[in-house]
Amino acid sequence: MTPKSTISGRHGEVAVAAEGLIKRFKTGRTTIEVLKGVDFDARHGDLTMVMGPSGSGKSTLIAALSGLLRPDEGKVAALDQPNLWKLSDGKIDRFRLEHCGFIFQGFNLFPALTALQQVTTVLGYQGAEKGEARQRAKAALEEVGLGPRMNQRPSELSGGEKQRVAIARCLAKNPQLLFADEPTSALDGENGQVVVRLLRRAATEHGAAVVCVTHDPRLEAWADRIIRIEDGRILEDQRRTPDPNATLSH
Ligand SMILES: Nc1ncnc2c1ncn2[C@@H]1O[C@H](COP(=O)(O)OP(=O)(O)OP(=O)(O)O)[C@@H](O)[C@H]1O
Repeated sequence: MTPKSTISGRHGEVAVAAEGLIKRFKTGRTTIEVLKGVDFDARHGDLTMVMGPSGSGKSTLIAALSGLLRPDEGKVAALDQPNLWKLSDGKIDRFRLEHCGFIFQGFNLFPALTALQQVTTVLGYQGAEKGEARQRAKAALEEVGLGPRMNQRPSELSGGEKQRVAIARCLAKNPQLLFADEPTSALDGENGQVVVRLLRRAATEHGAAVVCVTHDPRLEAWADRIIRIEDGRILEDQRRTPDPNATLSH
């Protein structure tokens, strides 16, 4: 893995904070308000779970927090940016590339690239020199237990292995903000457990602020904080002590 960098020193500090987020979608003649004035923050070193029923606005919230989807109202302060959505589109893209990692249910891997190439390509976009990218990519793949599989393409990997490649790609960047949207929902219990443990480690060992959207109540055991959202509003914000020995049974 890359050196732990200064971010691990920031455990407990707020990494991203939103105020008064409102997001509406127009479909035909109707407008639905999906986020209804959401205040939210997530801290370095925390695994923050965002839970709530389908359609409650979870994915919309992380898209607005991470610079993927512009809210209609409200602001997002992220790392040293007091208002992310005041930046130009190019600067928001740059911010995401430099500081954010994403893990989605569908893995989002390039079909033609090996596991190693998936990771080096992203580091290359970030400006890493070839040899360094390779070395960081190998270390990240070893960290997720894929050292022996790094020359396989996605079609030759299981679902759990593909999600681990996606996590290695994300960890190699050493992102300060890590957003995961239903990262375990396509996986069986055993692979889901590997993935949630890696998210836990990204928070504890790398000091990332990990924000994980999930339906799955079994993941709560690993969380430092659970935020429940329903119908575009935060209903509950609970701090807890994670259980490092938790298991995901079927
Ligand atoms: N681009 C869009 N255009 C119109 N409506 C949208 C759009 N994106 C999301 N929605 C609607 O906004 C609501 C919230 O969607 P969102 O994906 O944030 O919910 P969620 O809590 O993540 O749901 P799930 O758990 O099912 O993924 C849903 O009713 C959805 O249909």
